[in-house]
Amino acid sequence: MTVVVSDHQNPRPPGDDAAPLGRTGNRDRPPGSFFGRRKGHRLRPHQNDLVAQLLPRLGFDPARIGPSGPAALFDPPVDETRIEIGFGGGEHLVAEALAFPRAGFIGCEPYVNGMAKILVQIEAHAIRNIRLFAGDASQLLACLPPASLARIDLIHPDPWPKRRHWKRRFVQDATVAEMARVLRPEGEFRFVSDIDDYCAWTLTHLARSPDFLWLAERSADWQDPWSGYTMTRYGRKAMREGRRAAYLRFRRERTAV
Ligand SMILES: C[S@@+](CC[C@H](N)C(=O)[O-])C[C@H]1O[C@@H](n2cnc3c(N)ncnc32)[C@H](O)[C@@H]1O
Repeated sequence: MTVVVSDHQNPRPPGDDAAPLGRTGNRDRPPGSFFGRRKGHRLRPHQNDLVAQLLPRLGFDPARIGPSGPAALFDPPVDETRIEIGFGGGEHLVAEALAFPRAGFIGCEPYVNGMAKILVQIEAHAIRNIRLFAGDASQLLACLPPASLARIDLIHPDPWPKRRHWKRRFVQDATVAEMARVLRPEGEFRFVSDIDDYCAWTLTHLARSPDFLWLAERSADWQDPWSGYTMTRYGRKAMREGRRAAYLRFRRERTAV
């Protein structure tokens, strides 16, 4: 793995129709951890239809999640709820939802074109166990009751390699504490990145949290994807460009919530 500074200037893979990031943050921005673009190229007519008709059925207002927790969003009922933060094209989220029909999945992605892509897949596979939030994951986490999630996946997050942008990274002490609050004991936070510096950053932040334990016992535990892992668009881009990703799993310890 190597740190590729150009990923910040052009954080989407070549061939992706999205424009590069342009926003640098300003005082009008609501507090949160999303600093990317919300829109890219124009949607195709069918994607527009799905955004207009299917997204309202699968979307929800996090502020209205009650004490019974996010599992109540799903019908048929689910045994546990997981979240994927920044699912991009949705490859991993769709594969997980199909592989684990008894689990409920919340996909969180503010980028409209990503939403449009996953809606096409949800319709094609008649998937019933995905709900979607088209906003900032930190806002979603803030609305969840304690110990209400079994797993949180953060796969190839925006790397923000420049020092002055590190505060934009999703992994911060505050978000680690928030993830600890909403994960049930023995729940997992899973992180994948091909950016060495972000992996080291994440290990440092999780190591100083009393709530998480890094599950690696040997190098294969972080150098290889876990069983059943579905490679994403950004993962494939990293492989093409010769960068090896790290696959980090952290268990929520049984400390006080
Ligand atoms: C580098 S892309 C990776 C996409 C996908 N996970 C993959 O591996 O192909 C990062 C994604 O995270 C999303 N993102 C960034 N900040 C976010 C936040 N605070 N909450 C939810 N999604 C976020 C971006 O919109 C973008 O689609």
